[in-house]
Amino acid sequence: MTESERPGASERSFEEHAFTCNFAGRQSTVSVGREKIDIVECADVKKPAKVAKSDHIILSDVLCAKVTGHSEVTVHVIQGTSKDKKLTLKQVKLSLNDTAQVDTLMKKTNDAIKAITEGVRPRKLLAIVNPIGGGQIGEKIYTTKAAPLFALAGIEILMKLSERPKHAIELARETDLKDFDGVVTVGGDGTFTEVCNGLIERNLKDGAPILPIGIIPAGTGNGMVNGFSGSYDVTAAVLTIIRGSTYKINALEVKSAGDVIYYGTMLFGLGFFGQVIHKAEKKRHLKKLRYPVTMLTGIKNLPSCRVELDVKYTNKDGEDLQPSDWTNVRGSFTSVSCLPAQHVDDEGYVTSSVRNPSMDLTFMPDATRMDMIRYFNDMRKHLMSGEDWVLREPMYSAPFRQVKIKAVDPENELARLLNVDGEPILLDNPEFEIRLLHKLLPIYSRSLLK
Ligand SMILES: Nc1ncnc2c1ncn2[C@@H]1O[C@H](COP(=O)(O)OP(=O)(O)OP(=O)(O)O)[C@@H](O)[C@H]1O
Repeated sequence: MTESERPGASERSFEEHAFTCNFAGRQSTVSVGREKIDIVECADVKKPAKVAKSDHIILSDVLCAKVTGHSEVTVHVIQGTSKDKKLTLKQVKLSLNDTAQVDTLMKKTNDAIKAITEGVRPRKLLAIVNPIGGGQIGEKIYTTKAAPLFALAGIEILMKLSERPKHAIELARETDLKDFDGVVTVGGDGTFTEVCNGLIERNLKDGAPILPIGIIPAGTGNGMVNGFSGSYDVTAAVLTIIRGSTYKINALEVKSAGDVIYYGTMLFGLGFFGQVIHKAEKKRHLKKLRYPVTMLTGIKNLPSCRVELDVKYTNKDGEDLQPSDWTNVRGSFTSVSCLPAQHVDDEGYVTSSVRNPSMDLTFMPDATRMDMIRYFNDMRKHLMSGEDWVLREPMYSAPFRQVKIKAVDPENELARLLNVDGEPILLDNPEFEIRLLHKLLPIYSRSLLK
């Protein structure tokens, strides 16, 4: 049996270097194992009874180790237990005796990180940056916050700027993604959806697997990112991507006259929500205020549209009802939508509805202003405190797989004005359908406990 075949041999080769170091003002020894870095306080000869303190750093949480001084190594550690909403980066400084030890410790640590994260963390990503989303700081967020973190993690990035509306679709569809592990968006929900559309189209065209998608928030609403990285924070989003775990989400396919119009992931709405997004698009100069302002004016002048729907409902797990029939619904609605909402699953995970197996179709039969105020207030309370959100009459919702919608009055633009993930879409055709594509898109994501 050779040395490397012997049980425990490779663990020993990792650990054979234990160095004396100064850690947090204490004389300690540091050694790099296969899964963790151990830091053990040296025994105090003057106080032999004192129990030596020991610490460890889990290597799968380490971004990298860098030499930061003549005799100092800084270990960059991702922090955040499953309970923390936000991942952060912490620096652990270890002072050693000489340069040679510093180099060895750095190399051992980085080799061990590479070995343990192989096949888990992305090594090469395409970053698609929207320079005009939100406060028009997408490029700055990428350059000053995201790129340095990716560089620290040793991830190679090809950055492409979105130069015009819908350009991100082309970039995601056309860029040669051989050897890439994922695609990240730096922008808002619109950019994310464009990239999803590009990757789905690529998949339909040549069967290429849909690469994992990451979201770095640089838009106005940034509705999606919270559901995946647990906050709206840029660093937390980048660290979530670097960690590499993914979760597959559903997509909504919007089709009209046999053609796919768009794929969405978090929101479909017509009536009120279509009108709001259409008006918000013309108020970009208001930046983050454009949504609240258009919502308020929308509530003041509530729309109404008459539509006929054929719905295929499911149970709450997204399974077809037996028998799986179409249910006809006809009426006058302020809105018909499929909205994101916080959700606590059976294991106590707080997730957004994008993680639900099913999507709920919400009907708002002609609502009053008071109905709408109550609706948004209940939504706010639910999002802030996790309180159960029960729709009040006249609104109601139910999980569905597919819905066919037809404007009763095709002249009324409102019944053809859609909001798909924050994108305003005006259909020519008064008939369209929405289909749920179950667990289609892998997203860089972390589990979030309540
Ligand atoms: N260079 C560009 N010039 C003009 N428009 C662009 C450019 N690049 C992308 N766009 C468009 O910008 C729009 C808004 O993008 P995005 O959704 O990322 O930001 P946002 O609307 O501010 O954020 P959110 O959707 O989260 O509210 C998209 O419709 C996209 O097509």
